[in-house]
Amino acid sequence: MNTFMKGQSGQNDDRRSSLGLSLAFGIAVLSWRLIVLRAREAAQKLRVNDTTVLDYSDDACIENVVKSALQRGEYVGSRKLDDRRPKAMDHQVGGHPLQMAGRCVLKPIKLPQERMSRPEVAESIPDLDGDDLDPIKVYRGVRELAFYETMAAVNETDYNCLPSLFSLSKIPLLSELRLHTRVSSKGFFGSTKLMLSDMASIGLILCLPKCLGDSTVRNCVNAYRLALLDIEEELNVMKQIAKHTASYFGMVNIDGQGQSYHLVLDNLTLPYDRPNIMDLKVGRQVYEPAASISAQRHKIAKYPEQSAIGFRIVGMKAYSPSFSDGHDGYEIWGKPFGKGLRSKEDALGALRIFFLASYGTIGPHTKRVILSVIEQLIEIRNWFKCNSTLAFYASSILIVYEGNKTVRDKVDPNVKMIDFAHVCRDDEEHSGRHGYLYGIESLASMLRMLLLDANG
Ligand SMILES: Nc1ncnc2c1ncn2[C@@H]1O[C@H](COP(=O)(O)OP(=O)(O)OP(=O)(O)O)[C@@H](O)[C@H]1O
Ligand SMILES: O=P(O)(O)O[C@@H]1[C@H](O)[C@H](O)[C@@H](OP(=O)(O)O)[C@H](OP(=O)(O)O)[C@H]1O
Repeated sequence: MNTFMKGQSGQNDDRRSSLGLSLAFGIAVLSWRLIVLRAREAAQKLRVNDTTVLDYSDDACIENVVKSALQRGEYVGSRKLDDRRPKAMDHQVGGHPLQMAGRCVLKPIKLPQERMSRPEVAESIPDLDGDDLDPIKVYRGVRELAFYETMAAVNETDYNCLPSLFSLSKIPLLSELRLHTRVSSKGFFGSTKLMLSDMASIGLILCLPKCLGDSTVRNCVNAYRLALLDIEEELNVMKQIAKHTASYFGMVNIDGQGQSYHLVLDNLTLPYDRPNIMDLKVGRQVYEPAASISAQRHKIAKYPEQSAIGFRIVGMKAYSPSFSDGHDGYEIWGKPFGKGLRSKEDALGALRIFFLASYGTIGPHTKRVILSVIEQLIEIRNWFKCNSTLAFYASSILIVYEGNKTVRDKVDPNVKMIDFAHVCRDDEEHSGRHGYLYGIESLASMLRMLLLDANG
């Protein structure tokens, strides 16, 4: 009896445990299916936007940029400004009027305020009409801001570990996603459509199905990883550019009313007693690929020679006590002068005027100045060669050197990139990158010709 009962209860136990097992198996299969479904859903959301540096349809991204620039301006920018009211910039050769305060220049920034939810930002909505409805114009300010903020952020973030962490085979996805969250948490690039707060949990969900070889998840994750690698490369390029631009100290609101936002930049003319300055718009094309056909025609018609010469002199000024009719001993060459240069020979002639204005001949000092400018252009060119994604349209090179020949210990010439309102991600087809390189090389080779002329 006992044996019989034992046998029966044993069978019951077996049945129960096999039922339990089947149930557990069923639950496991169902959970697995759910996990895979959820993982596929999450994996398909992994997108990298590669259209513009700042995706201007992304309000959250714009808000982040503005907030961060204002914070930086509060902590860093305002310390660089002194108590005096900003005044008109002394040495400006192109563009819209800038102001000067302390050691800095203040460049006005118009924000696309109608998209802003922050009240103090929303107050200064510009009147949108005509040209101002063109998104390229409406967002030019915030895109320049995004450029400087990205540059500042990558230089603050310790992301040198990226190459190993991003290694495609070995590293767990989770740390990769976390790292990316850290690098782009301010959203400057507008590069990921993923909600960053979801990153960590999504990383966990993706891990197992990916490791067990679900092809949908694996393909999406791999595509995302490759896109992140491109971004990593771009961030490296952004990190390096800092030494070729004026230092950036954030954005300030100089009248405190939410009406007057300005970028705070190092004033490049300040170290010189009498700065000689030239602003050149570099590249074969000055409009972004996304510009309307009529805008493209308008820009080309303004200076058709841009494509062949590779740059346009926007303006220049040089000091010589002999310019007695000039402003404080300065002679100034404005936009019409630059637009009147119709050939490479004309452009070379203008460069000769600029580099000879204060010293009269190409003597040892002028040679040193020209050589230093060429060297700095080559550095910019070398940096640019590492850049495979960003194109600079309508961006300028500013050249400054000492125009007072009586100054004893002359500060070295300075060559910096300025004006980043039209930086775009680029492809081979549009290839604004090649146009920019062409412009830099064209300028450097004309300067070499000046030196050869002087020697010959
Ligand atoms: N960091 C700087 N230090 C000294 N001068 C500067 C600096 N940045 C700009 N400038 C001066 O301001 C001028 C205009 O600068 P920038 O091109 O950035 O302004 P913009 O209004 O966007 O010009 P544009 O209308 O040509 O696009 C330059 O030609 C230069 O003379
Ligand atoms: O920086 P952005 O946004 O490109 O702004 C343009 C820039 O200031 C150009 O230098 C100017 O052309 P000029 O130098 O020839 O005056 C152009 O005028 P435009 O609108 O008349 O083309 C501006 O729109």
